[in-house]
Amino acid sequence: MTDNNNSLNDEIKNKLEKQQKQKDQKLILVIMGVSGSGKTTIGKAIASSLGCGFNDADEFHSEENKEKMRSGIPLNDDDRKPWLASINKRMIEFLNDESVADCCSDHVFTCSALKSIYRDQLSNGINKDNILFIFLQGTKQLLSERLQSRKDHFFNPTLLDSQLSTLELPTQLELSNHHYAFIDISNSIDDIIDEIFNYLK
Ligand SMILES: Nc1ncnc2c1ncn2[C@@H]1O[C@H](COP(=O)(O)OP(=O)(O)O)[C@@H](O)[C@H]1O
Ligand SMILES: O=C(O)[C@H](O)[C@@H](O)[C@H](O)[C@H](O)COP(=O)(O)O
Repeated sequence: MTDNNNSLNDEIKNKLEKQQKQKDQKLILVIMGVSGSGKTTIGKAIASSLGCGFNDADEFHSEENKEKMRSGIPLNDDDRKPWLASINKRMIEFLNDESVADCCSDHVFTCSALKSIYRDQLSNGINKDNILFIFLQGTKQLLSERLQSRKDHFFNPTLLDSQLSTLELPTQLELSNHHYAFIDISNSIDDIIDEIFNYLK
């Protein structure tokens, strides 16, 4: 093989190694939990502090899904499948985006991710170390108070019971397959942000 070919191969090899290294250093933070747990509030604050990208799962809902929830009708697995697939697509776009500067090697997503199968759908095709699920947990009473206090949102607070009954805590198998942080939402927003940053250290 000529010297030119060797140097070209080395150049390609170095570029691919750099791309993979960049990809390995990227972290997707998924702020998860039932409606009213604080995903949007905390997610925006974390993204702002990290100076990174942010996508709220609500951006990916169809109008039909939003209308169902506005009417107090719970979503089902079929309703959520295309929603979760579109979020997963955006996640993979972020991981493959070489233009993302080193300073923005993180990206925050919110998504209720209520069931184990939803978390698998979200993380489909993504390396375990490139994603951290931050699970916002609170009592039914506190969640209800938060939903009642929230204005200008399509989500009907009467759906809280269906959210809680659909919610599946991570199993031992899941805890070995994905990275999780568990956050008590009764703390202040600032304290929750500090706690999440402690996980990221
Ligand atoms: N830690 C917190 N302390 C007090 N209020 C909070 C906290 N987190 C969220 N909230 C409030 O609770 C309501 C629900 O928060 P939101 O971010 O919309 O939740 P989600 O996106 O999970 O549905 C909002 O009115 C928000 O301002
Ligand atoms: O059924 C679900 O999986 C969730 O309800 C999810 O669809 C989300 O929670 C709603 O879009 C409301 O958005 P918030 O979670 O921001 O209230």
